[in-house]
Amino acid sequence: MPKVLVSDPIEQVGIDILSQVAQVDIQTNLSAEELVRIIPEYDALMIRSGTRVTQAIIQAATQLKIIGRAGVGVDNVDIPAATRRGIVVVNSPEGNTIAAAEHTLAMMMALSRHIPEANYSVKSGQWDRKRFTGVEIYKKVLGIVGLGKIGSHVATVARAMGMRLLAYDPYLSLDRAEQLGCRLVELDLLIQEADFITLHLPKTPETANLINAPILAKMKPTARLINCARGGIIDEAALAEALQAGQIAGAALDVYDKEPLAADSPLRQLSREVILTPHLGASTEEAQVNVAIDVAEQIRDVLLGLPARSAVNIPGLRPDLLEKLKPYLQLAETLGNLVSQLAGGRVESLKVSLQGELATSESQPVVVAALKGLLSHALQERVNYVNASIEAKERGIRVIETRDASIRDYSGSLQLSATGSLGEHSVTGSLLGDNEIRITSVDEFPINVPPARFMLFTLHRDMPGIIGKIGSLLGSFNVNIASMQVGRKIVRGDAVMVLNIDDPLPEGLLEEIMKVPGIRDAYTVML
Ligand SMILES: NC(=O)C1=CN([C@@H]2O[C@H](COP(=O)(O)OP(=O)(O)OC[C@H]3O[C@@H](n4cnc5c(N)ncnc54)[C@H](O)[C@@H]3O)[C@@H](O)[C@H]2O)C=CC1
Ligand SMILES: O=C(O)CCC(=O)C(=O)O
Repeated sequence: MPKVLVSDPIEQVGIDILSQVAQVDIQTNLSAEELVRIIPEYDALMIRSGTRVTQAIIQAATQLKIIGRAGVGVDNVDIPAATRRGIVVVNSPEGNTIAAAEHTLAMMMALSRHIPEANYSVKSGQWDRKRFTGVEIYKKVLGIVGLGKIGSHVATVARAMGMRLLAYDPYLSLDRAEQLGCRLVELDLLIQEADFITLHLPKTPETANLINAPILAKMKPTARLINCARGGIIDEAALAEALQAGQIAGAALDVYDKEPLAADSPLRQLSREVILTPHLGASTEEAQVNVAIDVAEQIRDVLLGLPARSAVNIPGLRPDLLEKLKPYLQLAETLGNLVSQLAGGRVESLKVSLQGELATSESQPVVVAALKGLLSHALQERVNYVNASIEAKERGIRVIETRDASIRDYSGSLQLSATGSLGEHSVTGSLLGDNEIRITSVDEFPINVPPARFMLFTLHRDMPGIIGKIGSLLGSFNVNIASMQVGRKIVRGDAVMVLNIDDPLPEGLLEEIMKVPGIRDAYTVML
């Protein structure tokens, strides 16, 4: 019988499902060393946010087939390490949506009517009605940053309560925002106009410290800020200062940069209106039952040799088909991620063109992998092989698929063209030798480069000196170039330059590159 380790508190209903097919051991509060020691015995691991599944644990997990996260965020699992070992990672993308949205609404109401402080005052023997005069939320402006699943539910309820809605989400279509009664605006406008601001976006390099001192300074002095998404999206020190200085009226936080929140965090010392909860967004009986069932069923299915319905890293395909298509799925995901960044946010359409040998294979998993890559910058771990098509449809992305078996430049190649806020861009890629990915064209300019974590693309006039100027400019910003290639169609026409660089582009450098004579456009990409 297979063995499952449950290393965080999980609802009994989940344990019952696992027990149908496996021996279940519940051992919570294990240290990292203890986990490394015992993990080799187990076929599956079920966790919440308390267990960090590091590379060391994955390396020791010689039998492990699946890691199940009873919740959404899989930021506590080393996904690349799991993928390399062929371990499926599953989550429950929707099981706690309502719980997190309702916690947000509760925070907003509690802030507007001073409920925690008033409660504390009555319990300590006082009867002070004047001090706790609140504000109504009716007709107030709610600014929603991140209009995905949780943000949408908050919008629906807040609208029913008579609030006016603004939203900032660079990856969402205007149509979807309109359906939810939200006016889609830029972040600056939302920050300046909203009476309540609520965050519902993932934490990514792009969103870390998104709400910082300059942004806080633009908020109304009567504004209140709520974060039930992820710690680190708000600069906590800047928030504490803004609250202390009376720059904004209040804040309610469920999540923190480091959890548990440090005992001496300045946030704990504030006397102004601050509500702090210990990451309770998903903590309802219903959500915990939902996520336990959702994830336990997937673990059971994988242990029975069936596909998982919400795999974050590996699609639920028949093993023989998966083996054959796996390198192409990786290619499609990489190209999808790349083309979405070149096309900018708010992609309206994606053209997937399967060429050569690839044109004769089953296309649907390749299209899904391309969509997963396309949405991965916006949705992070929320997008998987199961929901990528639905997410794309909900975002109003049109998918057009074409095949051409006659193109034989490489044994099989894939071209993705996306139209987004930065116009239409296309990338083509192929597999070389040992299934190594090569990007073989950008906007129809021929190149041959491997993808890298940090890349810089320019469109420029093909003329002497321009490559040297870009190289020197990068050098003056201390950016190390790992490789560089130029592709052109005609001599002294337009050309593209692709640079793989060792670090992210420093702030201000892209603007400097754009000023170089002959440069028409420049893009930086993180894969
Ligand atoms: N406090 C808690 O216990 C819980 C917290 N969460 C967190 O809530 C957050 C939202 O979850 P869902 O709504 O389910 O996710 P989702 O994936 O459905 O929606 C996220 C939205 O953020 C948008 N987005 C991405 N980058 C953005 C940017 N730079 N600026 C503005 N918008 C951006 C995306 O386009 C997407 O529409 C996640 O961080 C999740 O981890 C989720 C469940 C419970
Ligand atoms: O397991 C939990 O309670 C955390 C929930 C959460 O933050 C998530 O699902 O992303």
